[in-house]
Amino acid sequence: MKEAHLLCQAEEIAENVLLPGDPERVLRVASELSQVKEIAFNREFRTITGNYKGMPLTVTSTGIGGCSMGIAVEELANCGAKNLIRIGSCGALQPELKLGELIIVTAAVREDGLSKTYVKTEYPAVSDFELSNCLKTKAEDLGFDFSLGICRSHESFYIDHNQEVIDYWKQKNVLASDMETAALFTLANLRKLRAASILNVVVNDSQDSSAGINSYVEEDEVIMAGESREIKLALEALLAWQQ
Ligand SMILES: O=P(O)(O)O[C@H]1O[C@H](CO)[C@@H](O)[C@H]1O
Ligand SMILES: O=c1cc[nH]c(=O)[nH]1
Repeated sequence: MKEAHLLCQAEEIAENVLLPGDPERVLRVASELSQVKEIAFNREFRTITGNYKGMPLTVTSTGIGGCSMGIAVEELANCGAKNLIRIGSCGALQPELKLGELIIVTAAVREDGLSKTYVKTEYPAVSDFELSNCLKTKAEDLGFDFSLGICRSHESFYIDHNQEVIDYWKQKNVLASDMETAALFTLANLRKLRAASILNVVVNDSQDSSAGINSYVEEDEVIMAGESREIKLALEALLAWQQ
């Protein structure tokens, strides 16, 4: 039987999966793969399976927010996925983080809605140590600049007291904001999956979020270069992981 939202089944899904938010990003990963097959494209969930240098790989877009990420993780796990790497975008909270720079996320503040429906908020949203360490080593090998640290995953994109919330987490040395990493890490630990997250900075700390996201949609060169690096990093790290 096909999964209810992803419309995929076990034999179509590889153990290694990349998780961008945007369905368009799936196509940009596809251009790095051979033997690509589109498994399904239903709602925000576009899934392809292909091959990277001999390694079977699935890519599924998770849409926006923890709720949607939760559906993707549960259905991919039902189909046998084991190692999940989010290749996402984020807004920087710290001034030293420039557009197109990468963050390898070690842990996430659980301000998402999804994870609290599964487990008490005291439960940590942490990445898989070994998979994240593999990303770190590979980023060093590739000569990519990156930061390692905490992100904050929020629920609503638009809230009335956004600046106040941002200032609070900035002072706590949180590096950036996204909307899915906390849900991914929490659920992966509950389901005994390995998960990691790479975030490309698309909004800097002094910029209006909507303006930064518009530049991404318009394929600003610096931001797209960051996206290419996060895709390459995830692919090469999974390959090293397999060997
Ligand atoms: O570009 P993606 O991976 O979707 O990530 C970020 O972009 C969206 C908000 O614009 C949220 O999903 C956020 O987490
Ligand atoms: O604040 C922000 C900026 C970019 N992307 C997010 O998810 N949040």
